[in-house]
Amino acid sequence: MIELRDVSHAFDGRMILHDVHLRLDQRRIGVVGANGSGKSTFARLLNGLLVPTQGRVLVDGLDTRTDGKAVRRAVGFVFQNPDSQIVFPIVSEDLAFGLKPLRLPRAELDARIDAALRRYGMERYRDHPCHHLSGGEKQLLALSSVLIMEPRHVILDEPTTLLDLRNRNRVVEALGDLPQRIIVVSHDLDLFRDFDRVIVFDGGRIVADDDPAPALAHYVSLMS
Ligand SMILES: Nc1ncnc2c1ncn2[C@@H]1O[C@H](COP(=O)(O)OP(=O)(O)OP(=O)(O)O)[C@@H](O)[C@H]1O
Repeated sequence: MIELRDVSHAFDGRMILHDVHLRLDQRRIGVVGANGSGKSTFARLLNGLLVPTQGRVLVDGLDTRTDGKAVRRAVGFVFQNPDSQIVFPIVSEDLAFGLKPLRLPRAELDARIDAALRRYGMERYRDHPCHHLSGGEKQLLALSSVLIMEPRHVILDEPTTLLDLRNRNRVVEALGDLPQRIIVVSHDLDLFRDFDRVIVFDGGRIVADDDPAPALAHYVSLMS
């Protein structure tokens, strides 16, 4: 479970998030809100990429301020642009990167890479240059590179924004199959239809936190 206790966050003295107090214990949680309403800041607080100016963020009891390393192992983060996440030139090398600290025997490393590639039908790309992949395949590779580390929670910040409809649907399908807790920030409201909970931000505050239908209706009324 991820818990935020009286969390506020400021950049350069400007308050961006105000008094967020939440327990995130559903499996699929969506986050929506206007541009600049604080969604990415909220997402980055959840895995310790940012530490709150005030309050505490706890991941399975670990404080992001004091247990950053363990928190980042527990919470994977998939960025909007896979190019900013893919760090190695070859697909298999990129998948292996996050596993390095585990010092796995070669056979187990290969087995994990193979399983990660099989998950999204990308076996044939094992030795391909990452930059030959399509946008959707890159997003699936970025997701796979996070999942291969077996995090308990996965945060995705606008995972479908850069994708065409076919690739968007592949990523949405992939998300539907994940056993982990996923927290997804998106402007793609359709993505949240079957989610367990949707949180709506406005001006750095939570203004709705409900089942998808009422929460999204609230968001739509805010925007009209
Ligand atoms: N590192 C930073 N330094 C200073 N200000 C920042 C920083 N990151 C975000 N901000 C500011 O915080 C506010 C909220 O940004 P954030 O990225 O969290 O919004 P968002 O809801 O994710 O927006 P979008 O939908 O446009 O991605 C914005 O005004 C932004 O300019």
